[in-house]
Amino acid sequence: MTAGAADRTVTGASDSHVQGRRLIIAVDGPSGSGKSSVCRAAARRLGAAYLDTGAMYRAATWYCLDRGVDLDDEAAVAVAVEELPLTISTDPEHQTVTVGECDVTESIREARISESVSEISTNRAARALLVAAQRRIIDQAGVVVAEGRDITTVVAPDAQVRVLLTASAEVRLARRGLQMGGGQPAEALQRQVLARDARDSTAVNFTEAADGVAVLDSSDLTFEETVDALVSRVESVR
Ligand SMILES: Nc1ncnc2c1ncn2[C@@H]1O[C@H](COP(=O)(O)OP(=O)(O)OP(=O)(O)O)[C@@H](O)[C@H]1O
Ligand SMILES: Nc1ccn([C@H]2C[C@H](O)[C@@H](COP(=O)(O)O)O2)c(=O)n1
Repeated sequence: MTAGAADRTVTGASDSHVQGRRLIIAVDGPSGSGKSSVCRAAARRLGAAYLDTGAMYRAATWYCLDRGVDLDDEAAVAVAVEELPLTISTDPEHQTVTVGECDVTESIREARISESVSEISTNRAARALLVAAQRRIIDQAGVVVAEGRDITTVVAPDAQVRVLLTASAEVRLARRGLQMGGGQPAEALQRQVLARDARDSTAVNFTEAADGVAVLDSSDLTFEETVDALVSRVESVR
């Protein structure tokens, strides 16, 4: 992503920046642990911006596939990510992701993207570009909840709140199944959740908490209890 592209990377940041406050809430965790849904809800409650960094990896994947880039060609992928014309909103009420003129908010969630995204996330040059873009967005945002796999460790290791959100594999598979409407073959769910985690883990560690990162295990918590636990951590440092 070029410097020019960085300027159009973000839209719809919350009013937190206007208030002149800076607070970064960094959340990592495996697939299906609840990062997106819990962080979006927490951002709403806190009046904060919300950054879904996984959506950026997904948009990069969509762009490479759209342009017919061979995902095994590391250099070609890096070139494509460098020129990626990405715009992502940080408004927790309205998540939109566009690539050029194309609204990809829905299409980046398709199974074909989930099954290819690790090819981008394990490409070092692509990661470096996306991490730099994420830092720029976080810098502009004021109060922001940013979630992904390496926010607590690489993107914003100096965040005031750093949380590893986890849940057992069994619970994560069940949640993802429910989220997708139920009835999916167990093998398809495992491919989307556990196999993807295994591939992504070769690039970054999101299964163990780094020093100073608090573990929030949501296996036995309801959704609201999990949001409450995250918001309480934020309130304790505000
Ligand atoms: N504590 C919880 N109790 C019950 N359901 C939950 C809880 N936390 C999240 N969920 C539900 O689990 C599903 C998966 O959550 P979500 O999509 O936020 O996970 P994720 O970690 O962002 O996954 P991925 O990294 O694959 O995008 C959603 O339907 C969400 O509402
Ligand atoms: N900080 C991040 C965020 C995401 N990824 C990768 C890993 C996932 O397979 C993919 C999509 O993320 P999701 O939408 O499932 O949260 O992006 C990463 O490597 N680092």
